[in-house]
Amino acid sequence: MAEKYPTGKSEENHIPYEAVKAIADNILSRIQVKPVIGIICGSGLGSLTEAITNAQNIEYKDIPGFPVSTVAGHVGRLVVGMLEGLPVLAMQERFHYYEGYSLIKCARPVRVMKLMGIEYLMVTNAASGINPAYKVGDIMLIRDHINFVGISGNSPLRGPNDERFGPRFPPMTDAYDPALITRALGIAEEMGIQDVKVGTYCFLGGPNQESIAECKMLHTIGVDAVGMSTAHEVVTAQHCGLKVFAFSLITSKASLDYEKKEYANRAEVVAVGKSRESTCRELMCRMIKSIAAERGTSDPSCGCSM
Ligand SMILES: O=P(O)(O)O[C@H]1O[C@H](CO)[C@@H](O)[C@H]1O
Ligand code: HPA
Repeated sequence: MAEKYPTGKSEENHIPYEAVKAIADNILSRIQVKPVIGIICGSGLGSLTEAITNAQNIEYKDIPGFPVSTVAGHVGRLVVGMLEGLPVLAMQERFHYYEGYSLIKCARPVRVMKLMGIEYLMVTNAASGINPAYKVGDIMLIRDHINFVGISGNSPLRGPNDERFGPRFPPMTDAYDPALITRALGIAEEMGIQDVKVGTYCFLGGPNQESIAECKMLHTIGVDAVGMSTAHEVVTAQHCGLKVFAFSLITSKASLDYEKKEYANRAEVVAVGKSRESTCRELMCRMIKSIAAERGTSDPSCGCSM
């Protein structure tokens, strides 16, 4: 008899619609609001969750079927509540391929969000600037990605396709919603953010940092910033019809010169995240406020600008 799931039946490789629905229902049964916006907080960017009011925290380890964070210093919880007049669910923080999970499992929370009724996915990450014009501390709105891990066939959509999530061959044109990018540019200008960038993010598997030769290649192929996340989440979101907005905080500059002896380090990522957290938080809050206004659900009593 033909194998029904040629990728294997392990939950690393396949999770049926009904199992995703069970996770979504479990979370919904424990929270007081029905989130419209899902947020994935990047490394060092979890302080956004402090702006969420009436917050309920649910640890990943207490959600049956959810992965758990393994990166030292990562918090690993959902924060659900109100932000700028809209019910939100924020992930503080995310799952990375290098932690040992399959991409299917890393991106599972996105499908859970979809089946909870979420419509927008807002994503942040820490990344290294490949574009020589980028500076540490810059914000790059993501226009597109190069999914290095996915190009060769390692996709979160690999395996049997369930049309209830989306089509077998989903397009990736405008996976990062162009109208939300335009809006973010306006908001960044209002906020006086200097020189906001719009660029291409590249997802590499990590956890090692890129070699100098790899950075040179990434520059040649048009990458602006590189990191170890995001693309698999956005592919999954686009497949199931979520609107996506994403930005990178540039926490280091890629080394392109052997003589400079630059060594990327995690402490730098965390320190830059800390120094830019209020700006990143305000940008995200203002984006959510603009979506609330569009939907006619603004609450003037809310506000998270610091
Ligand atoms: O993409 P996020 O989760 O922000 O994390 C980034 O920071 C870590 C490296 O310091 C890597 O995990 C990289 O992907
Ligand atoms: O230098 C980096 N490389 C890859 N991912 C990253 N995320 C933060 N900094 C980096």
